Amino acid sequence: MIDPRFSEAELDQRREHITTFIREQIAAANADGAILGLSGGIDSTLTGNLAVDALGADSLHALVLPATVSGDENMSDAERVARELDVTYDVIEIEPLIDSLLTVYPEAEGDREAVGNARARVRAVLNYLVANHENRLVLGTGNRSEAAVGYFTKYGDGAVDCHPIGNLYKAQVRQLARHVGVPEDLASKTATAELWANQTDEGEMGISYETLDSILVSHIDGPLSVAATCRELDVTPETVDRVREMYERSEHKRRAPPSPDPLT
Ligand SMILES: Nc1ncnc2c1ncn2[C@@H]1O[C@H](COP(=O)(O)OP(=O)(O)OC[C@H]2O[C@@H]([n+]3cccc(C(=O)O)c3)[C@H](O)[C@@H]2O)[C@@H](O)[C@H]1O
Ligand SMILES: Nc1ncnc2c1ncn2[C@@H]1O[C@H](COP(=O)(O)OP(=O)(O)OP(=O)(O)O)[C@@H](O)[C@H]1O
Ligand SMILES: [Mg+2]
Repeated sequence: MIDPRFSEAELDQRREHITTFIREQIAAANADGAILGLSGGIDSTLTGNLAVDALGADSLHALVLPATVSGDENMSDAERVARELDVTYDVIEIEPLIDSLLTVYPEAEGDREAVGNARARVRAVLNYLVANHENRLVLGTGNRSEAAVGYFTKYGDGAVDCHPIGNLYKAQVRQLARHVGVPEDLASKTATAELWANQTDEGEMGISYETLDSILVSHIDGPLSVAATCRELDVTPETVDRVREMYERSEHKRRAPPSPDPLT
């Protein structure tokens, strides 16, 4: 089985590499620190830990942004993370902003995906409101597994200034989180976008992160053919093809919006 997990030596190297990256991004922008949305999930918890490592607690301002569909446990975990990191944080309810959107555009009422993505975009608006006001950069929390299949909202949680953990597969996120001392209940928590009630990443994508990571490592980002991937991982060609299709169809989310070629 192809395993994306880091060796013990690689964990320290990665931690150092990412904290240096965060410091360099903030310095290059002449920013006075960073903004981070905390959801109680492992991606933002790890990013918060690495940012405090890199910049110090005084340089991180966290936002906890509950919606009506947010689980109480996740929101209290988000606050717990902020308190344990000893960073300044605000809790701002976003549902009144969603209600305002639906007041001016009631046609979208009940459209679970459109309203769910609007929740991610409203959070981005708030992140940048604070980032502009305090001269900070917005830290992204996207990882390689989500990015590769487009499992994020374009200009929502994808609207950020840099992606510190953007090259880590989900299994590596959990591993590095444990390595930097994140409590096990957070490190092993089920991943959820919480854009609507009872949503889970694996349920919506229809594939486990374990299988997704393995196919990404071996086939999408690695050298193995479909046939070799199926042999190595004991998965069907249909599963590999589905991941490739998600990868190709989400290409537009990973690049800058195109313009027509210049006329010569
Ligand atoms: N080929 C193409 N070229 C250029 N643009 C293209 C395009 N196809 C669609 N588009 C544009 O992209 C839009 C669709 O993309 P988008 O708005 O992102 O929407 P979409 O990809 O449909 O939905 C976002 C997905 O990410 C998941 N998500 C979101 C946020 C957080 C997390 C999490 O894990 O926490 C997960 C969410 O549950 C959902 O499955 C279209 O409405 C269109 O405007
Ligand atoms: N309620 C929230 N308050 C503040 N930020 C949020 C909230 N929900 C989502 N976000 C932001 O959107 C990001 C994307 O969510 P995503 O679910 O992919 O990551 P996560 O919750 O940190 O980890 P996991 O994927 O394991 O649930 C979060 O990391 C966080 O920065
Ligand atoms: Mg989450």
